[in-house]
Amino acid sequence: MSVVDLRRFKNKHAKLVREKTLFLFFPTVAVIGAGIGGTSAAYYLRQKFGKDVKIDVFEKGKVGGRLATLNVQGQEFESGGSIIHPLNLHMKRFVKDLGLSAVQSPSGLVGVYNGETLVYEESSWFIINMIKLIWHYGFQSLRMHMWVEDILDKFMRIYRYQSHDYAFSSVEKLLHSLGGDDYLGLFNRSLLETLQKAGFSEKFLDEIITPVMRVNYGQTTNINGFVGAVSMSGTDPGLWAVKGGNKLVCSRLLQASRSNLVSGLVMSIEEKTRTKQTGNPSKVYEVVYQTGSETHSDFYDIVLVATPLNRKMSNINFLNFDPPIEEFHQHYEPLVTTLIKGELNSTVFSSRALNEFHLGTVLTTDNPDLFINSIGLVSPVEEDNNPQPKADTAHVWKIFSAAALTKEQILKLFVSYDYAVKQSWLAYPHYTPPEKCPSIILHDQLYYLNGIEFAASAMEMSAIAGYNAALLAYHRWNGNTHMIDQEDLYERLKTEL
Ligand SMILES: Cc1cc2nc3c(=O)[nH]c(=O)nc-3n(C[C@H](O)[C@H](O)[C@H](O)COP(=O)(O)OP(=O)(O)OC[C@H]3O[C@@H](n4cnc5c(N)ncnc54)[C@H](O)[C@@H]3O)c2cc1C
Ligand SMILES: CC(C)=CCC/C(C)=C/CC/C(C)=C/CSC[C@H](N)C(=O)O
Repeated sequence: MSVVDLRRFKNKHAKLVREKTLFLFFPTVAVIGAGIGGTSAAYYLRQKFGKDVKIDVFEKGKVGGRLATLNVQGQEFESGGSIIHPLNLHMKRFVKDLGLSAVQSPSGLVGVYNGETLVYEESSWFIINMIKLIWHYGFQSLRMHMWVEDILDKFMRIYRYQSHDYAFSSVEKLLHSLGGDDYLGLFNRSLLETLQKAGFSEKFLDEIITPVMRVNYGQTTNINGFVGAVSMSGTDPGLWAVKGGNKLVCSRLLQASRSNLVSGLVMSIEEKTRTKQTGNPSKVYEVVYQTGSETHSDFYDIVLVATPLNRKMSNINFLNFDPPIEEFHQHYEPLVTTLIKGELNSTVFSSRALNEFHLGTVLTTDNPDLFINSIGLVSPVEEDNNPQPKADTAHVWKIFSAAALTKEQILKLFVSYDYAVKQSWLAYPHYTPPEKCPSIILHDQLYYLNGIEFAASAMEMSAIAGYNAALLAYHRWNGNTHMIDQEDLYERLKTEL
C-alpha cells in the first residue's frame, strides 16, 4: 500500500469512526406517552445518553395520563393514581429531586359491607382492632402481613439492580431476578389459589382480601398473586401522595429531562431504511402523528412506547415490520371514579346515623347486587390527611364503581349532595393468570414499557419500567450485553457497594 493509499485508508477509517461515534452518542429518541412511565423513561434516558440526545415525548391528552385530578367546587382531588407506598423509592426520589413535597394520605377507619351489613369494622383503638381481628379471623391477618412483607422485601432488590445500571429484556426475567421461581409462581397463579394453599380461610378471603382487591384493582382474588400482594401493601400505614397532585411528578420529570413535548396522537410507527452520508443504510423508525387536523412524521433511532398497546387506549399501528409486531388484545378493566360532595346516608351501611358513623372508608365484598366497589372520604391534593369539612361544608367522598352511577344510585348513597363529578377509566389490566407479559423489546430499538402492568399496575411499577427501558435502550445501543439479563444479580451485588 502506497503512502497515499495509506492516508486515504486512514481518513476513511477516521470518518467512519467519527460517524459511528456520533451515531453511537447522539441517537434521536421518541417516547410515546407522558404518563409516569413515559416521563420517567425520558428522565432516565437523559441521564444515560447525555445532554446532546434529542428526546421527543408524544402525548395525545394531558401530561400525567392516569395520574389526574378532578375539580370539586374549586378544590382538586386525585381521580386516578392516588396513594404511594412509603417503600416506593423511585416516587420518593422524584419528589425529593424535583422540588415537590409529600402529604400523608387519609387513614380513616375502614369497614367492610356485604350488601346487608358491615361484616367488619375497624376501631380507633389499636388493641381493640387486634382483639377483633383475632376474634374473627385468628392469626390470619398477622400471617397475611408477614406474607406481603416477605414479597415486598424481595421486591426492593430492583432498586439495587437499577442503581448498578442492570436492565432486563422481559418482565418475567425481572421478576425472576427478584425472587426466583417462587416469584414467577406468584405471577402465574391466582391469589386465591396461592392463599388457599397457604391455608387462609374462605371467610378471611371473602371479608378482608376480596374487598381490598375490589377497592384497589376493581377485581376479585382471581388476579395474580403478585398484584394481590401489591394491592395488600396498599393497606400499609404511611401511604402518601404528592402535594398539589401526583401528576406534578410527570410534568417535573418532563421538564428535568429537557425533552420536547409534542402534543399529538401517534398513529403509526414504521421501520424504514435511510441512507447515511457514508452511503451505509441504517434502520430508523418513522413516527407518524396528528396534531389537530395536521399529520406529521419524524424519524427516530430509538422509540419507547409508554402506553398500553391496545385498540381502545392507544391505537398505534406498526407498519412494515418483518416479522410483524405482535398484536396486543389485553383487556383493561373499565372503572369509574365519582367524587361527590354531600351528606352520606350512613343508614345504607349500618343502623347508625351519620353523627355516630365513624368510618372513613367502606369496602365491599363480591356481591353482584352491589353497585359500588368502595366509598371513602378524600382530601384535596393541597391538604395533609385532613378530610374534615370546613365550617358548614360537606365532605367529599370518592366512589369506585364498574359502571357510571345513576342519579337514583347516588341518591341512595347520599341524603343530599351539592356536587358530583366523574371520570371513566380503562384503569388496569384484567388479570387472568397464568398469562404472558408482553415483550419489552418489540423490535431492534423499539421498546414497550406497559407490559409490566400485567405483573402489577401501579405508579412505582411504571417508574421501574421507565428506568428499565432507558437502561435497556442505552445498553443495546452501545452493545453492553453484559448489563442485560444477568443471573444471580442479588448474590453478586451483595459484595458490592
Ligand atoms: C382510578 C385509578 C386509581 C389508581 N390508583 C393508584 C394508586 O393509588 N397508586 C398507584 O400506585 N397506582 C394507581 N393506579 C395505577 C396508576 O395510575 C397507573 O399504573 C400508572 O399511572 C400508569 O402510568 P403509565 O405512564 O404507564 O400509563 P398512562 O398514565 O396511561 O400514560 C400513557 C399516556 O400515553 C398517552 N397516549 C396513549 N396513546 C397515545 C398515542 N397514540 N399518542 C400519544 N399519546 C398517547 C395517554 O394519553 C397517556 O397520557 C390507579 C389507576 C387508576 C385508573
Ligand atoms: C408497587 C408496590 C410495591 C407498591 C404499591 C402499593 C400501592 C400504592 C398499591 C395501590 C395500587 C392501586 C392500583 C390502588 C388503586 S385505588 C387507591 C386508593 N384506594 C384510592 O382510594 O384511590
